[in-house]
Amino acid sequence: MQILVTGEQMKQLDQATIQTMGIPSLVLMERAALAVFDCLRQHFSLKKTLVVCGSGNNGADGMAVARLLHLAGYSVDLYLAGNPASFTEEMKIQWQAAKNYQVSIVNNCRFSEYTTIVDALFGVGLSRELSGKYQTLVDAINASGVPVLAVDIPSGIHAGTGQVMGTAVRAAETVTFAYRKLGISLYPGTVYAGNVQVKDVGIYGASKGIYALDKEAISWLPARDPGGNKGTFGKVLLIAGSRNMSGAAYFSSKAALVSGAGMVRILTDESNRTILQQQFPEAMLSVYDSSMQHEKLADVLKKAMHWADVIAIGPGLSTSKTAEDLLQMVLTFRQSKPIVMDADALNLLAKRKDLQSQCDASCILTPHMGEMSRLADCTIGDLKAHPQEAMETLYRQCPCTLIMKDARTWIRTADGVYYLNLTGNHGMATAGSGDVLCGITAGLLAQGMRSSQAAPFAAWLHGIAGDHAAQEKGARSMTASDILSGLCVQLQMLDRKIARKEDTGENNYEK
Ligand SMILES: NC(=O)C1=CN([C@@H]2O[C@H](COP(=O)(O)OP(=O)(O)OC[C@H]3O[C@@H](n4cnc5c(N)ncnc54)[C@H](OP(=O)(O)O)[C@@H]3O)[C@@H](O)[C@H]2O)[C@@H](O)CC1
Ligand SMILES: Nc1ncnc2c1ncn2[C@@H]1O[C@H](COP(=O)(O)OP(=O)(O)O)[C@@H](O)[C@H]1O
Ligand SMILES: [K+]
Repeated sequence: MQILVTGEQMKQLDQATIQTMGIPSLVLMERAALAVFDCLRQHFSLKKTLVVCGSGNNGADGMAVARLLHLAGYSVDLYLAGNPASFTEEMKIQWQAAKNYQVSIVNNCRFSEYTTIVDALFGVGLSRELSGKYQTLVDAINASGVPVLAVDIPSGIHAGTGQVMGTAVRAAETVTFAYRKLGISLYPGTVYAGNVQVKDVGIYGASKGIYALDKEAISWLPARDPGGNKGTFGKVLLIAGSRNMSGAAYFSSKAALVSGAGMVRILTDESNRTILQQQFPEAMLSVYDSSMQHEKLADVLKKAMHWADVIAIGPGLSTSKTAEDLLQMVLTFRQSKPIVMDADALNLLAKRKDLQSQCDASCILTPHMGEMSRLADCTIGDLKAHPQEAMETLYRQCPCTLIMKDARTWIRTADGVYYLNLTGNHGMATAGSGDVLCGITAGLLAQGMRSSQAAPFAAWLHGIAGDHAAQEKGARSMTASDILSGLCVQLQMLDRKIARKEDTGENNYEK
């Protein structure tokens, strides 16, 4: 699985390779330039290329690219935007080499005259907002409409947070070195980066970081026992829905079954009985009404919990007194059964901090940013700026596995491993989408996955189901029902790929 690194981590890795391993900086740089050169030849029109360079090592990469293009016979101009007084040692060498080989250097240029622009202004060394001449330059590059290849990271994007530092280059393609930078995996940086290629330049050693959930997650899909029965594939209890809120119970429970759980029981308000029985006859039903005595409610809940292997609580549940009682009792009666807590269960958990310490590693919390801000007592702005700090804070209060949902969903396992999900699309910002994720997570747990794997895998699977829905219906119009249909198709495809791999012994899932 790919590791995502911040700018600081990347600089440490660069230095370790140069100083500890003894690989000269210029060797790494030449490999970086060759990777960019290859990408330019494959994907861009090289009739007339402009390479825009800053004075740090990102600019030095750019100079090397300009030299390689020139020596290969392409028409290339080099535009030095950085100040020579701030040249790095590598930059001084690259600048001299470019001059020795008589690469064309321009001081003034009309960007729209070029067929391709290479952005080598700033890389992971960007340390502050762009202003003045750099801001004007970046805005002019963007306004030119010329396709841009960004070297390592689009200039102006913060390598750790993905934020736009004043302004930033909008690239068609980004060739990034050694490891994918976190900033081009998060929004809005990911949009500015365009298509990202990660190229090996000889820098290794990232052992700690954030794992990007990508197609390698396929191998986590729980195997099916061909001789299995309903019991083998697990029983999920969904405590969901309230008066006038049957949809959340439907989406979450259906997603659990579609994900492969053997049986689903919904515990819900009496008023949802008829609609759920008609809409989703595959689910079993237990009901309560709000006037029920506490002992009777406890009795109904205990029976349902005894039956289940996994409990999910929260979608459409409301934050009524009955809902609060249910959550408290679930945490008391659970023994060691895994629990997924979503939506209103999270709102109740934010209010009842005393319940948080009853959670453990087998509990999975699935807050969206609003719910997370209530749980971790911070603003959504703080969450976006410092997501990992907020997740650490919450973990100290509530030692669970966490799925923090957003356009890029974060997962923190109880043993402190971080994942960032790269699947999904804006069409998933639609009512009921989170309920589907809750059901998928419970369905995977029911099939025997551990929380530390079920949480990242569920987020990834939910994203590919959403991507399928967007392909079928368009991101604008897709609904949670389309995500459920996408889930079905994607699981079928994953099972086929795995079966084919087992048949042929191949391990290339691309085929
Ligand atoms: N051997 C290696 O190490 C390898 C490194 N590689 C490459 O090096 C890149 C990192 O290089 P880097 O560390 O030199 O930083 P870089 O991104 O060029 O920027 C620093 C310069 O920008 C300036 N500056 C910053 N912000 C600014 C602002 N807002 N407005 C104006 N100026 C600003 C800053 O100025 P200062 O802050 O000092 O005033 C300094 O001059 C990396 O992304 C990859 O491409 C690869 O070749 C692989 C091998
Ligand atoms: N722009 C986006 N790109 C990718 N995924 C998204 C985007 N917006 C929302 N999502 C996903 O959609 C789901 C929405 O969940 P949630 O807000 O709980 O919805 P609901 O409460 O309506 O069910 C989350 O899994 C989230 O990660
Ligand atoms: K750049």
